[in-house]
Amino acid sequence: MLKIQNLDLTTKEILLYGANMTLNKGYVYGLSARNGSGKTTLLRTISGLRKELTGTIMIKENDNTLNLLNSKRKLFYYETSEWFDLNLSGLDYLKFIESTWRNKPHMSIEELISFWEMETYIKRPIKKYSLGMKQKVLLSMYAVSGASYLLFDEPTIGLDTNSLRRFERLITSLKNNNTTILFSSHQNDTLYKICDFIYEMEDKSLKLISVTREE
Ligand SMILES: Nc1ncnc2c1ncn2[C@@H]1O[C@H](COP(=O)(O)OP(=O)(O)OP(=O)(O)O)[C@@H](O)[C@H]1O
Repeated sequence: MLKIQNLDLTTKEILLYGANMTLNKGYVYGLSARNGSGKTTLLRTISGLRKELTGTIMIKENDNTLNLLNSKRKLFYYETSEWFDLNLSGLDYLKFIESTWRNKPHMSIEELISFWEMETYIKRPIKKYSLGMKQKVLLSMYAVSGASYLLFDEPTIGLDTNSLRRFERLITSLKNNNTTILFSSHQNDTLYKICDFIYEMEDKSLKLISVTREE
């Protein structure tokens, strides 16, 4: 599990105060809040891209407590397709992630190219991609990383209805692989139907809500 205890999140203002979060293996969590509440800042903090002075973030596995900074291959976070170098291809990125994270991929590069129908463009430079094409590469990187903890920031940006359904299938298959998933999205997003739990950021704290589905 990934555990956050007593975390303060501060930018120019206090976004969270003494917040706690527990992400258990094999569950999908949504992170819901209004614009500017601190969702991206929280994801950056969990992934070690920024530091907070107060609070702890750790992974607990088999009674061992691991420091996240020393177990980076267990977690994957790639915030936005705006981070891409436009002169590289989607395939360059998928191969790079595969060789850097060195876990057993949740899906192979070949499977993902076929899953997202990326055959015609995956070897072309990213500057020639549409927003949706870039997003499919980004989502594929998560599956190639083979990481146990996947943090997504607004993962459905640029996806059309068909691709959205495929994304839901991908999340279900990652979850069935015992992966822990946390993704931010705006309030009332229909995607929340695939979450088991939702963390709401409100009044500087995180509130856990269990999702009940109609059978
Ligand atoms: N590097 C930074 N320096 C100063 N303030 C920042 C920085 N990054 C974010 N902030 C501030 O922190 C607050 C939270 O921003 P953040 O991007 O985390 O919110 P968000 O919930 O992800 O927003 P959105 O839903 O619009 O994507 C905002 O007030 C923002 O201005």
